[in-house]
This record gives sequence, C-alpha cells and structure tokens, in this order.
Amino acid sequence: MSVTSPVTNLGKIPATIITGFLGAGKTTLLRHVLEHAGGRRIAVIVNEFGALGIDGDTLRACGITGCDDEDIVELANGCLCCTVADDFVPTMEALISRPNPPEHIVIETSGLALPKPLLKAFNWPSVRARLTVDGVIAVVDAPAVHAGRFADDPEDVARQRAADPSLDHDNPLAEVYEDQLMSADLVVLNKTDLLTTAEVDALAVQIAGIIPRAVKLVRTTEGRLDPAVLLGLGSAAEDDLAARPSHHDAMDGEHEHDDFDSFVVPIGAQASAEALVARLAAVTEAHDVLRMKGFAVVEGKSMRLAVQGVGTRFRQQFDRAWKPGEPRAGSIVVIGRQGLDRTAIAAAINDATGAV
Ligand SMILES: Nc1nc2c(ncn2[C@@H]2O[C@H](COP(=O)(O)OP(=O)(O)OP(=O)(O)O)[C@@H](O)[C@H]2O)c(=O)[nH]1
Repeated sequence: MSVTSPVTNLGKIPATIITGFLGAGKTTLLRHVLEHAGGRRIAVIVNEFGALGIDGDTLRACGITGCDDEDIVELANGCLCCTVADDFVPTMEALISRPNPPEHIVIETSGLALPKPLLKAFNWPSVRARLTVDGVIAVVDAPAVHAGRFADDPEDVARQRAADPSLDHDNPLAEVYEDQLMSADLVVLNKTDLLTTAEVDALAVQIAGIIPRAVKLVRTTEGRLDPAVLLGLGSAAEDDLAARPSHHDAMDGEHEHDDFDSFVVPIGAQASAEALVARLAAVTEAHDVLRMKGFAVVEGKSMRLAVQGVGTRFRQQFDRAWKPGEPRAGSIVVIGRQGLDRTAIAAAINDATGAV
C-alpha cells in the first residue's frame, strides 16, 4: 500500500507530529505506521521526558524490514518544546542534509510536550525552506479521559479562582491534554477496546467541544490505522499557528511540565515477570505514579522483559534477546507529578517482599 503526499508545498519534505499524553499509545501507533509504510522511507524522531530512551529502543526492537537504526533518532531527556533550538532544529537540519533524505519525517513528542513551540520551530528559516508540517495527530487515551484523569476538581478550581481570577485549571494534566488537542489536525481516540461504544461516543462529543476548529476524529485500538489516514494530511500547520491556541501562549516562558517529575530506578534480576509487574502496579497505586516503563532481566530467561505501565494498567512481554556484550541490567523510568517520593518508590520497586 502506498502513502501519498499532497502537491502543496511541493518539494518540501512532509513532517507529521504525533502528540498525546503519557501512555496514550503514540509509540504503538508509530510502530503500526512503520510496519505498513509500504517501502516509503520514513525517518522517526522520538522525544521522551525520561532520561532513558525506551521508545526508540522499543521501535528498534520491532525488527521492521526497511526501517534502519539510523532512521530512528532519539532526543531523550527533556521535552522538545524546551529544547527546540539546541536539539530539534539541528537534528532536522542533519536529517534533510543526508545524501538520501527521508521522504517523510514522523516526530513523536514526549507525552508532556506542548506542541505549539515545536510547530513554531517549523518557521525557522533553515527548517521552513525544506520542511512542512503535514499534520499534527493527537492520540488520546480514551479510558484515561473517561476516568476523569484530565479533569479539574470543580471545588478546587472555584477556591483557587477566588484568590486568582486568571486561573485556568487546577490540574496540570488538563492543560497539557488540552494543548495537545487544540494543536491537532486529526484526533485518534485510542484504546477503545477498554470502553463501550456509548462511552466512546460521549468522549468524541466532549473532545469536539474542546477544539475550536472542525477536526476529524477517528477511533481505534492499538493504533491500528491505515497510514493513508494519518500521513498526507497536507495541513501546513506552520502557516496556521493562530488557529491553534495554547495555554503556553499566555504563560511567558513557564512550562506546565515543570509540574512533573521523572527518574530512573535500576532493578536487579527478577525471579518472575508477573511478580515484578504486580509490585510495580502496587507502587503506582500507592504513590499515584502516572507512567512506568523499562526493561528487566528475568532469571533463567535469555530474552529481555519490556514493561509498560499507564496508571495501574500494566503490560509486559519478552521483546528481544539480550545482545552479546550488552549489559544485562534492568531499569524502570518513573513519571508522575512533582513531589514523588523517589527514595520510597525506588525502595518499594526493589523490595521483593512486596512492601510499598
Ligand atoms: N488496551 C490497550 N492498550 C493499548 C492500546 N494502545 C496501546 N496500548 C498500551 O498502552 C501502553 C502505552 O503505549 P505506548 O504506545 O507506549 O504509549 P505512548 O503514548 O508512546 O507513551 P509515552 O511515550 O510514554 O508517552 C502500552 O502498554 C501499549 O501496549 C490499546 O488500544 N488498547
């Protein structure tokens, strides 16, 4: 199957931005795109909030034919929206200056990144001359929205607004979520397997109410969408910034993700995958962790265990063999609101007795 680009911005390389909150399913969707790219040369830039490049590693481990390691560029440890000048622009310049430049670039932003500063970077002269934003895709974790994870506590907002009338939200997750939606050309309502059709219908209406433009919304599970739906939107979003309002516009350089914290916990060899995941889920519950992901060594197994947690929902799989010479060491990235008790969380993750 082939994916076509629009004729607008002729000669420019199209770039798709995939945004969406922590754990919404961005990497899963991207992996599906790469698996169904039909031979098209796609370069990927993955940005993560945590200091370990888990997403890049996950994509490399998938063994997609035609997807070379050099086509996956990681910008770890920071949010693209803060490191646009230092990291993003030079990376894009290097990609498009290759002797054999990519036909399409897909950028997976960190779950906490605000897309607007990234969109603005497409107006830097060196970038604008060769690239155009084909589209911004916002991946939404349908069950997380349904559970109210991005909602404000109305009483809390009323109380805080009494002191500060300019207050918008009390929940920093709400601001990141809304910013990501408001920048979108296409909304992907993912993880619909975990809700009823009526619940998904209600979410679609709720989301349409947040976005001030008519934006297409598609529903899916495991990001299983035809790349022809995702690539080739031809939005030239860099010319259309005013239509994509952001909380950040009024924030004068402050970033919502200052409200979040991330750290890495090294873990020893595990007696069992199930016991590890049960322990991680208990720690998540006890400490209100938003996201965990990482790799582990399991005794007696030649394969690496990949672990993914979104809230208390965990998945694990042996994703590939440990490579010769690769240190057999496990680590888990933990992401949550500021104020996480790092010492207690690290101790509980490593406590085989199960105390949290
Ligand atoms: N039940 C269910 N789980 C899903 C679906 N899509 C993705 N997942 C799982 O959700 C978890 C997070 O998926 P990722 O694709 O890593 O999410 P992400 O948005 O890239 O995460 P960050 O990069 O950390 O923000 C993984 O365990 C996925 O297997 C889905 O449609 N249904």
